[in-house]
Amino acid sequence: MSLLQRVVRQRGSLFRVCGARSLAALKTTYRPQSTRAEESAAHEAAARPFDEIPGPKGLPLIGTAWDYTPFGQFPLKTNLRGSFRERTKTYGSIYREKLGPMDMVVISDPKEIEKVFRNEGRYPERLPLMSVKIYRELKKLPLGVAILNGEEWQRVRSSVQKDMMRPKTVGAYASLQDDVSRDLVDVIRALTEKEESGGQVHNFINYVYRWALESISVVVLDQRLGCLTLDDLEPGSDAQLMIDGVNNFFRNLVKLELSGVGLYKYISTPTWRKFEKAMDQWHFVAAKMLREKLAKSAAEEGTPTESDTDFLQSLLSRNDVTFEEAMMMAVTLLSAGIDTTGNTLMFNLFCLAKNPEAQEKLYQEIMEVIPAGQPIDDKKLNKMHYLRAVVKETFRLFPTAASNVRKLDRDVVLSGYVVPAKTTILMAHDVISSLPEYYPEPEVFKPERWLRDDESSGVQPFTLLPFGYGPRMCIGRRFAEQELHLGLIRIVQNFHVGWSGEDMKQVNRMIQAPDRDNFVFRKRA
Ligand code: HEM
Repeated sequence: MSLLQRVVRQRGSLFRVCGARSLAALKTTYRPQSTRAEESAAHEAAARPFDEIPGPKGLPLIGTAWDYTPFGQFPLKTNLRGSFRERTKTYGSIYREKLGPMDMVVISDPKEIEKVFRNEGRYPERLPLMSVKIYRELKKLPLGVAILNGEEWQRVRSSVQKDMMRPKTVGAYASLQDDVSRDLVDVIRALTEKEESGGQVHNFINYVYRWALESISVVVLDQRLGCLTLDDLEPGSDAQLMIDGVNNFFRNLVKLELSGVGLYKYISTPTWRKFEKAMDQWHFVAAKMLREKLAKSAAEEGTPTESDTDFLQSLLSRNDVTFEEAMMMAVTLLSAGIDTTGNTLMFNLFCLAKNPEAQEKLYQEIMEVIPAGQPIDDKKLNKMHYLRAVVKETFRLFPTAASNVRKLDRDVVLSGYVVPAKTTILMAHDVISSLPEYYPEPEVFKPERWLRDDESSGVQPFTLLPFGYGPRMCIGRRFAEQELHLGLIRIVQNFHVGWSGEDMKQVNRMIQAPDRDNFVFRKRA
């Protein structure tokens, strides 16, 4: 079936429009299934029951949800990371917490984190984002790769696995994505050259989100959106609607997902209504962009195309996913690539601004591998070890996702306690990042610790997993890293990045976001 026929056949869709268990029970149901040879039977047998895992008691029905309100100890918006660190200090590297109906175990020992990942099986399960699931069920849309679990998840994920994760395929987009980063540099140059600017770019983060959307569009849509312009975008333009929609989605998502009881599941709360509006907005705009791209491809059908990297065409031609599922995948990728990569670029620039020696070292590496005016390809990127170390060290101090989550389909013994199958296990790598036993002088920004041949190197495995791990790790990882590398190279090659005023802090929007942007860009001679 041709692409055009598939589009025509799908005219009816959105895309056309555009408890705690008792000890006795645990003892009888616990069947160790670990396959790791070194785990002795004696160790398993001596494991203590789930109910004995230490942790805060909480209130009936809502558990510890109160602690995360603006009046509690760890306001969700500003101090979720603080809760992992404080609770670990109080209870140790494993603790248990009940957040409304969710019974959760939080671990921060790298060996135990490794054990969780080694036991995740063929179909790793993450807690589905219930609000997204409910929205898509209500609108009769496919659930999408991030929400699905089991065999369904694997079928949908495999439709883009190779195109997203194979280094060679991703590397083929390096020069197109480099053009986007050069455009960002042109914007910064033009705006900072204005006399009154003082080297600052007003609302810089919005340009960074445009850069991120434009960078992922060259992959998914195989075209530039042209949204990296000097002027503000029209509020009703597709790109701005998409960016605002995804921003608002994250702002409300965190409130819904971590609200404890989850009133929104039963009545239409004000937060739910804002969330629904944001979801409508970005689903609609992304679908419109895709529809326009398909109409263009259909018009050109039969005409030889210049590009051999038509991602969407390859996705839609697969027989293992329906047209609607393929479209939902494309919508997901377009939206998942904005705040994640955008916020991460902001954190990297902030760390460099506050650490001028590291910035200078990075500049030297850039000039060695990519002299000014030279194009960048994936081979050159692979030579940039210090750059990679900068990105890793930034993830350690300013994680974009502060933890990973899994539910195992088998019981497992963690730190000497039985954790029954299907328990939510939260792996808090952010806690590990702050501990001197894993990172000497943990508060210091030291990219060198990630360089293999440096004397301060020697980071243990499973201490930092910013993109998750295993078959369910972030599917956008390679593109995100490539975009970050290109963005940092072009910015640092052209500017001294500085900072004025109070330091940046992170705010929690399900992923972490910067609370301010006070960069000062000075042109390099
Ligand atoms: C610096 C940027 C990014 C960070 C830190 C990040 C982080 C993560 C993390 C921690 C996960 C969960 C992994 C796991 O459970 O093991 C994830 C999943 C995911 N990410 Fe990213 N991500 C980033 C960028 C992107 C981009 C650019 C895209 C798309 C183009 C993307 C698409 C996805 C999708 C679709 C999933 C769900 C995958 C699945 O469930 O199979 N991410 N990401």
